[in-house]
Amino acid sequence: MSEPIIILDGVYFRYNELSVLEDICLTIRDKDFLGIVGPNGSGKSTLLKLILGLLAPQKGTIEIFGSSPAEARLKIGYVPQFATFDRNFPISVLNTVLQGRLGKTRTLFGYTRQDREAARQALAEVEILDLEQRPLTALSGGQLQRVLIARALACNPEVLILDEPTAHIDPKVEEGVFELLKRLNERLTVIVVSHDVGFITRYITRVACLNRRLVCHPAAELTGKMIEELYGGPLKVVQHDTLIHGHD
Ligand SMILES: Nc1ncnc2c1ncn2[C@@H]1O[C@H](COP(=O)(O)OP(=O)(O)OP(=O)(O)O)[C@@H](O)[C@H]1O
Repeated sequence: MSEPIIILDGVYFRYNELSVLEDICLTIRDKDFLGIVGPNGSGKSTLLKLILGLLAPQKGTIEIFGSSPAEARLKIGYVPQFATFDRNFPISVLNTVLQGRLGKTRTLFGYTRQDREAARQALAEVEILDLEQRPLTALSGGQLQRVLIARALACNPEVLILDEPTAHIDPKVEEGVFELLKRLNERLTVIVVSHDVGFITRYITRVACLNRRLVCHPAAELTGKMIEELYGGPLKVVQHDTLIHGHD
């Protein structure tokens, strides 16, 4: 079994009176491909913010590569929710990806040649180097998603975290993004957050089901009944090419 790199132990988080996460224990190992699923408002984004060091738990500990989340920040590449990204901003693909170098470089003096090389390498890895001079406004949804992944890769992270990576793209393009993530998973740990359990079980190895508390399952063992319990009602899920109606 590979080495644990992210360890959450007894983590509790509340926004004022609202308890969002309770007693979260989660160990993520090197080269895991983990899905975090749960209904709207179940605390998925909050859990990500804790791992990224943007929020601190009221109780419990979070250790990333043996350090605090803030200290380990540059080892994590983060791809935000598509909807929160302003795609009308007049900027080229390459300059967007260069933003991923911000923590690494002295931007006061501009980007270095090394920054540009890292950005172009990231674009090549997501197979859109030919689009480097395009304005963001002239991209399809799938291409924009690849730009955001390249921006996260530009700081040479060891972990890639994606928040709802396929929420606003069509199923065919979605499949391409997951094939890309599967390839990246050969060298990186990948964590994907989604409220859509259906498609990700074909790619991920382990699923963390979140609904204030968290329960982990190997992806292959996730059943319709478990999902129904998680979501509090019957739900259609496509799992390993099978349509399951509530119970399996
Ligand atoms: N800054 C905040 N202040 C107060 N409450 C918040 C704040 N951010 C989130 N919440 C609440 O915390 C709960 C969990 O929110 P969170 O965004 O973590 O859920 P989620 O699982 O990511 O949801 P979604 O699938 O809709 O993105 C929700 O009830 C939400 O309204």
